[in-house]
Amino acid sequence: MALNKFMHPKNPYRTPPDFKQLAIKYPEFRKHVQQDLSGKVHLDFKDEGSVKALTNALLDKDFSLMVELPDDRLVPTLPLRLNYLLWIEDLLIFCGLADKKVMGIDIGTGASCIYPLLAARKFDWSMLATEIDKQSVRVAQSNVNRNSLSDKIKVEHVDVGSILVGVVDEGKVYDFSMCNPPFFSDRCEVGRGNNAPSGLEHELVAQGGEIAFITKIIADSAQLGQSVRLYTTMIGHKSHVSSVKREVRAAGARSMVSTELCQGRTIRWVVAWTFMPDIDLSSMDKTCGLPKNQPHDKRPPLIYNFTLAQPSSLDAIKNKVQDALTKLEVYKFSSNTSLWR
Ligand SMILES: C[S@@+](CC[C@H](N)C(=O)[O-])C[C@H]1O[C@@H](n2cnc3c(N)ncnc32)[C@H](O)[C@@H]1O
Repeated sequence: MALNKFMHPKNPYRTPPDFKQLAIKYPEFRKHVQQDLSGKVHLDFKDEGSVKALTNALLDKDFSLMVELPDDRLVPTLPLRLNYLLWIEDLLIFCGLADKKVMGIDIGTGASCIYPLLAARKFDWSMLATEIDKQSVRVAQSNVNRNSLSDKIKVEHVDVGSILVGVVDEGKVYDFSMCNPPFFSDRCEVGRGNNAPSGLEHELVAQGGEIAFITKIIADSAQLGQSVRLYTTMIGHKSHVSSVKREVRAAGARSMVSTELCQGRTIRWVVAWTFMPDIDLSSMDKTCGLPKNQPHDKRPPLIYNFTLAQPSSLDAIKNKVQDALTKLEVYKFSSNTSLWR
């Protein structure tokens, strides 16, 4: 029985966008799609211009956001960005922090300022957005202004050596911090994958790679303690997850939780930790923002599917599954692959 991995239950892109409708509505997106003989519309995801046109079209259609994405900067993909933000929303719900004014920090916001823009528009959170690259800061600020979100988002230029200490206002308490860190330790590593990612070298490369960058976030968090209620970071390499957790533990965090963010073939990892004595992140369910013992019917819907070699075991499985879930669909496949229900 194989469990399929899915995006966050609330991610709107669990249902793939209708490219045909998007192509009708957005002429710029239309330039990047191809239609096959059956009328199906295709997009080349390896082409940066196509991904950019898709992101721009979806930002406008689904979030009423007009965002400048410069050619020489990272093009953000929305399913991943939303998965991370929705997980942060889960954390805030779990910690009882979601029903008040939420204030977050995005470390390394990039030219797009994508996390703060989505956070402000979709969740009504206020955000401090930091960035070392002056040109990216300029574009990020104009993206904030263009969308009339300057009352919600403050963009700040920071020095290369600073991450949180000396950046955040130490008189304030922030609800969370987040970061999509530069993943690579050198330029050669960037080009090693099949699809070389977009973005300038400094956006993707940090001395010592993401581990050194995250180590600095953890060290700053130990110094700032409860000034930020929940510290979080994304991790690009699975092999780094355990060492990040080890460092969080060594820094004296009271509790932590981690999970996988799945979006198609791309998987990322996220870790959250806290120095708040009254928050126990380790009792949070990894798949959604509810305590582990919450009954299934109180959880957001998750879809599981599995295949059975023996139809005789179907009834027993159906009974068990129906005890736990509100809806069950059974499909049977014959050997010539025609579908029957
Ligand atoms: C992988 S990019 C992420 C951009 C954007 N958040 C996104 O998800 O599309 C990392 C960003 O961190 C910025 N950066 C690097 N060091 C930084 C630091 N010490 N403080 C703030 N930003 C930094 C880089 O310039 C780059 O824009």
